[in-house]
Amino acid sequence: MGPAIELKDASLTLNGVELLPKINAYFNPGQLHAITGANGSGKSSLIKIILGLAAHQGQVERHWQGADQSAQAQQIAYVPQQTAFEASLPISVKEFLLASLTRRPFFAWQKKADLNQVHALLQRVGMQDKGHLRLGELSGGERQRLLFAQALERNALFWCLDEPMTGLDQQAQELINKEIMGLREQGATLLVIHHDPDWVAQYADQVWCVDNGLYIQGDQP
Ligand SMILES: Nc1ncnc2c1ncn2[C@@H]1O[C@H](COP(=O)(O)OP(=O)(O)OP(=O)(O)O)[C@@H](O)[C@H]1O
Repeated sequence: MGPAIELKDASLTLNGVELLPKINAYFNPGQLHAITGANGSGKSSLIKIILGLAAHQGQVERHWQGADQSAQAQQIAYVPQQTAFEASLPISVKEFLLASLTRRPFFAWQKKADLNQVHALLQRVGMQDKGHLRLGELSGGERQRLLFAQALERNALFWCLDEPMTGLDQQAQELINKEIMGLREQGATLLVIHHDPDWVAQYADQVWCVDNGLYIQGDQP
């Protein structure tokens, strides 16, 4: 089972500007939490403070059950919104995933079993014929899918997805959606920033809204 996430007076101020006021919230473990809100309301910032990627005030706690500390570190997956790769990097999609999978340098010997696993990961996101492309040659939607594939490799039970469907075609959306549902069935805790109210209504266990604070949908003052 994934962790519960608890925020106690957690807030974020950057360059003297308060981006998130004090938030108190409890995200139940093993559920799909949709995070909604207007552009610029602070959804990505919320994810960043939960992941420890932005220096916040107050407390953010992850409550795992029955997992030791080192395992916990492996069990977090984050797919950020819009990532760019340096176009001149001489690294292919396959090499990128291999290095991530094996934790070995790009020039190291490649085992058949690892290559098979990379192929299987690419297949899960519909990119099995893109393994030879350089990272800089990928489209925005392909980059998004590659990062999702990289995150899948970790078998994480805590996932933060920042607009995972943005820029994806219908077929890719269906593949990613299937993976997200599979993760939920495995008991992962998922925080998913999403702008599509139909998707949120259909799939989310809990709907949160960032609007000068964090509220369960419908509870805003
Ligand atoms: N490093 C920073 N310094 C100052 N302001 C920032 C910084 N990073 C983000 N912001 C501001 O914080 C606000 C919240 O940004 P954030 O990316 O969290 O919003 P969001 O809800 O995820 O938006 P969107 O739906 O457009 O992705 C925005 O007004 C943004 O301009």
